[in-house]
Amino acid sequence: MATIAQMSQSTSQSRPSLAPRQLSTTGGDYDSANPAQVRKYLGTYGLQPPSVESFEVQAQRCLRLLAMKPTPIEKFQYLVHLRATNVHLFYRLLSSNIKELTPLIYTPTVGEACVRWHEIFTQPEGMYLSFHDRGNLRKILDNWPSNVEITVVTDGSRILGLGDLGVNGMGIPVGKLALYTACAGIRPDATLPLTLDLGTNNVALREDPLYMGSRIPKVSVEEEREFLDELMAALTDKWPGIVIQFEDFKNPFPALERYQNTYTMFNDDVQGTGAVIVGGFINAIRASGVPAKDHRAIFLGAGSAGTGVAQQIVEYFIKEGLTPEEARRKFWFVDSNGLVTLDRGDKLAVHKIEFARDDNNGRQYQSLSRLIDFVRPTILMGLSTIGGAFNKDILTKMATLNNRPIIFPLSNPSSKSECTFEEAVLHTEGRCLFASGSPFPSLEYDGKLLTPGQGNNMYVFPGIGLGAILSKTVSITQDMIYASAESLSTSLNKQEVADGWLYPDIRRIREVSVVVTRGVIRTAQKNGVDRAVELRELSDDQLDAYIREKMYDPFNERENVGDAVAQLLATSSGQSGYTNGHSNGLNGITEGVQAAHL
Ligand SMILES: NC(=O)c1ccc[n+]([C@@H]2O[C@H](COP(=O)([O-])OP(=O)(O)OC[C@H]3O[C@@H](n4cnc5c(N)ncnc54)[C@H](O)[C@@H]3O)[C@@H](O)[C@H]2O)c1
Ligand SMILES: O=C(O)C[C@H](O)C(=O)O
Ligand SMILES: [Mg+2]
Repeated sequence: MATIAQMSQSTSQSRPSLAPRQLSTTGGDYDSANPAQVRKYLGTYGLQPPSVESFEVQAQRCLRLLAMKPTPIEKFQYLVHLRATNVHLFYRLLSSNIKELTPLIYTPTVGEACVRWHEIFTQPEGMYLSFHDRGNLRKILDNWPSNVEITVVTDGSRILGLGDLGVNGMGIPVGKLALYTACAGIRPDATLPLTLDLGTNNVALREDPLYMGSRIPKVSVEEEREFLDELMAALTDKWPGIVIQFEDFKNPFPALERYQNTYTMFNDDVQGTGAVIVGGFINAIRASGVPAKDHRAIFLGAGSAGTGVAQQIVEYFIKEGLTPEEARRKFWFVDSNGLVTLDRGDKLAVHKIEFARDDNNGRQYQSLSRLIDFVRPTILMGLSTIGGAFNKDILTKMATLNNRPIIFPLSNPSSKSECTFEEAVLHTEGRCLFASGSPFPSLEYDGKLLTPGQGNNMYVFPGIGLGAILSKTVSITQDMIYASAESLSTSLNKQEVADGWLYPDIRRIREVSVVVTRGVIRTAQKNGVDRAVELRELSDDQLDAYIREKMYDPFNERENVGDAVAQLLATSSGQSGYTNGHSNGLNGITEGVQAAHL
């Protein structure tokens, strides 16, 4: 181990293996919490104000700066800057203020950020692979400066409910991976935000001089498939065992079918959405007082999210004793052409056929209101991208038909939500069981504080990803996805259950992610797809402890100062890290030690 004296003479040439280029997943040398020894070791001594700050002080400054930014997008930009300049402080701040900051780094603000990405861009935060790069993808991956365990990849063709945004879609992989880190403790430098530049059919963007992607129409389905084949092979060759999450593809089904048994991959819009909605749905069914077999669901929107959700609710209904046929017949899907029926006269996409109705007596329902009269649903799900589609008339009908109507307006961002929480509460006299995709504030109704559920994938994908990484799973099975839903439904504490919540408090997300991760690992073991077979021997408590130990903790960050300094600091401070009530444990090092080696 190096001596203190040796370390104090360190120059930037002797720094540990830092990334060759600073990216928002790796930067953090100028953390004002770094004590003098660390600054000397990093070669940053004298290059920043001398004060060694506690997290409380750092957070105070950050939150003040944030408050000074008048609009969500400016707050978003400030947080981008913070992540790029001090990644660990960014995650300390995010994990301590998860409820308040998530809407700024993720939905809804990330939606606006993607729409305006080409205008607000200041620095790259991930990797871009273009159609003209095909044949060279593997080589280009070598440019990425760190070792990757998980990537989120999009082609930007369906960003939230905002349509085709081409490479502007990069905000989504960046935002989702920030949540992987904040919610499940996947190390920031082990994440790769990846955007495929395969052209865009968004003509306005293509013609905008500031647009930063290729100015070509979206490549054909066959061309994209070939590109993805090369990409999947390249990613797994470069980083064996990498977990690949597909996100916001306009038509995700072919890739999911093609790769799910060969690679460690999943599609969050189909599978993560299905899981998170089932997780809250199980609790909503219980709270509704109506047995599973008596429910009927209308889904507005029959795309990847809608059918993904229905497929997993089918699994739940089957577990509740229904036959597969009975379970499928609980759903009435509406898309842009009206009720999805077998006799509608158009060619139905494969994913819609299993839910297409044949009991519509030749009637083609175009209006949601009329369909509600016909079906008398207990459940209304919105995955249509049509903001405001659940209007007063619709919500009132649901309240007339049901004591506890289940209303899930899930389209993102908030502007696309089929209704707001306030509308749902007002028009159902406060009786609805509610969850939305984007967050809405709590409100008081009839003297009671009502809190909306947020049925957002962020409750499950971090645990699915961490479970896949830790179990070193060969593939991500449907059982593992379903396990994430079941685990989520059991993760509410007594108070949350007593308050009638459908989802746990987002502020407990790291603990929830431990439960989800355990469920995913155990199911990988049952399915025999795990390669970390030693984890099979652990009891549940031991496994939880193992998961927690593996989670990156931004309050206890050591890696970027090198093992030698970390050990030295641990022994001289007598403390294990930045924890200790979130104050900077490194402050305990004596001034004498610092002074002696200036
Ligand atoms: N948990 C979540 O928060 C979550 C997860 C995934 C997706 N989503 C949201 O769900 C929405 C849909 O995502 P997707 O992947 O299914 O998109 P998609 O493009 O695959 O599907 C959209 C569906 O809406 C239908 N639709 C469009 N206009 C309609 C209209 N006027 N009336 C009825 N139906 C109409 C389309 O026909 C299509 O079936 C997006 O807004 C997305 O942000 C939310
Ligand atoms: O990104 C989200 O907030 C959820 C989901 O993946 C979506 O596409 O809307
Ligand atoms: Mg998505």
